[in-house]
Amino acid sequence: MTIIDIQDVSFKYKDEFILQNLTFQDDEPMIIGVWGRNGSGKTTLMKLMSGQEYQNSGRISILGHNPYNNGKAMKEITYMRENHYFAKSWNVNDAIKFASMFNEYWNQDEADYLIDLFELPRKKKIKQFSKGMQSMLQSVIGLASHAPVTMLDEPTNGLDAYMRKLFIQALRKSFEDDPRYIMIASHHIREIEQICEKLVVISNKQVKLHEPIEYFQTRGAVLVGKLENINQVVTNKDIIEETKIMNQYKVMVDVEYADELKQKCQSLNVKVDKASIQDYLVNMTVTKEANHE
Ligand SMILES: Nc1ncnc2c1ncn2[C@@H]1O[C@H](COP(=O)(O)OP(=O)(O)OP(=O)(O)O)[C@@H](O)[C@H]1O
Repeated sequence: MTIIDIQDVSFKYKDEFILQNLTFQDDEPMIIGVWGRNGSGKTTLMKLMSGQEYQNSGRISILGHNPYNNGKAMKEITYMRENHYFAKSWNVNDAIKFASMFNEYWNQDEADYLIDLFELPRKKKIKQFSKGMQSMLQSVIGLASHAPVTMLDEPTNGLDAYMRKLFIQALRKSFEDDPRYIMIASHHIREIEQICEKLVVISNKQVKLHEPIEYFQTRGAVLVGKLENINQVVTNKDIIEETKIMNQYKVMVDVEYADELKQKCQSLNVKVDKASIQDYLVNMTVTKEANHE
């Protein structure tokens, strides 16, 4: 069954399009990352998918439901936004009790396990929590909800390296125990790479890439050498960034980092390395659009 089916969705605030003709579909439970630059529309996409906003045009179907204003769909969807609102007087126990009442698939054992794992004080007021502690509590609720479609917006915001590691372990375990569709918006591509099966890249108001993580692990190369030699390996349209260092050229190209490329480069005395996923995505969503249009 199709879990996520988003067809030609456009959304604008006032007169400005934030998303325009955005389309993607997923049919399997998975942990999926959403990556995009600041303001690219990740949060907006999640709000649309969780029925908190309504698109100007196009169609959104989540497990067969149109999510907007749809109580039936809300039972299947959890969206934990950044800086989730908690009542001023609440402590962890209050927030968990409230969440347990409104989530159809709530798993109290998992909530208790995660609160202990993340060492969250149960009786301290949430408004006195640090940013990282509040993020952790949001993740506890998001994961313990066990909603068939769970969306976490920047769940590692404010977490230190150790807490990020704990969160990733907890997310993996939760998914293994109960495979479902878990979408994570994050700027931290290293985290996404460790845990996500697929990645949606939003750029220019659309889904630019929607590929398994392996695609990004083998895509993008950095070539250094004489320009005339580089030009024999790649074409101009492959180049997503170029710099000149002394009399050498350094280019990043949107091609597969494969044996054929490596052999060609070697025969022409061009040095070749895999581009980091971070640099590749930044160039795919910044330089190419800004400089090559
Ligand atoms: N309530 C609003 N009214 C008007 N414009 C808005 C509103 N909320 C968001 N926007 C605009 O929509 C665009 C997309 O914002 P969104 O929060 O979806 O991006 P994002 O990818 O989640 O960003 P970030 O990575 O910085 O969190 C931005 O240009 C933002 O200014």
